[in-house]
Amino acid sequence: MTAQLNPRGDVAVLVPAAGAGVRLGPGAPKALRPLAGEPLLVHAVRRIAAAPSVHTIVVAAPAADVGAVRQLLAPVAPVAVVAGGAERQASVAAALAAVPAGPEIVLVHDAARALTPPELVESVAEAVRAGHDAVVPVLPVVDTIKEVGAGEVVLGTVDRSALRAVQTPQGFRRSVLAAAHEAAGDPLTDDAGLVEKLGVPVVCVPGSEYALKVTRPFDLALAEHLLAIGA
Ligand SMILES: Nc1ccn([C@@H]2O[C@H](COP(=O)(O)OP(=O)(O)OP(=O)(O)O)[C@@H](O)[C@H]2O)c(=O)n1
Ligand SMILES: C[C@](O)(CO)[C@H](O)COP(=O)(O)O
Repeated sequence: MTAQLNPRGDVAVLVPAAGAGVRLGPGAPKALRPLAGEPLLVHAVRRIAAAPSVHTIVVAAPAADVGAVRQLLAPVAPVAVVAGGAERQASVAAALAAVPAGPEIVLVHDAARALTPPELVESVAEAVRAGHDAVVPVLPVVDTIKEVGAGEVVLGTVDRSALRAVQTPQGFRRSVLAAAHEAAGDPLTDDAGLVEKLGVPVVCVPGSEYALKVTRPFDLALAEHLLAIGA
């Protein structure tokens, strides 16, 4: 049985946390690496659990660490922990299969976005509640974007006015996310991409700078600094 946070909540949050963290460099699986003395996953789950609409959290952990992650998170929040897969998409599918009856809104949120404010969880959930089947938080692209070819030679400058950098949590009507995963083929990098393939509109809402994804060592240093100044 999956433990509940707020039995009146209507949101389940899936937390893919089974990635290796190759771009961060050698070490433990990324979600278990420390940020100011606590694993990234602990920071992420604590913030999700602080969002009042959240009924259930399901974490997809590295298969070898499922027991350890259960122990790690027990004092943080009531969560279910399942074994993740070789690709993010498989980890999300495993977590989705463990969501109990009840929540009709499902958010998918990277453990690696450890400092995401609970307010962003709520605003994505609210947009789904308002009638959108699929919602992604986004930031504008702030750099000039070049398309390059062989030898890293610039082919041209891309019009960035219609480009957005997409974050998580991504929010879905539960039936839509389930249908997208059932229809899924080759792995994509996010869940909204699967929903796009169904032809279902995906709507953007404002993201947050604090929802940065810890991907490379610089991101970890930046997250440490943000925590030190009160994030
Ligand atoms: N097989 C996988 C791969 C990724 N993830 C999770 O998906 C989120 C976003 O993935 P990313 O930041 O790309 O993490 P990694 O795959 O660990 O990073 P890398 O590509 O550098 O190894 C992370 O919370 C990660 O743990 C997962 O649950 N299962
Ligand atoms: C889901 C995601 O975080 C949205 O930006 C991103 O697509 C994960 O992709 P990555 O290539 O595994 O970092």
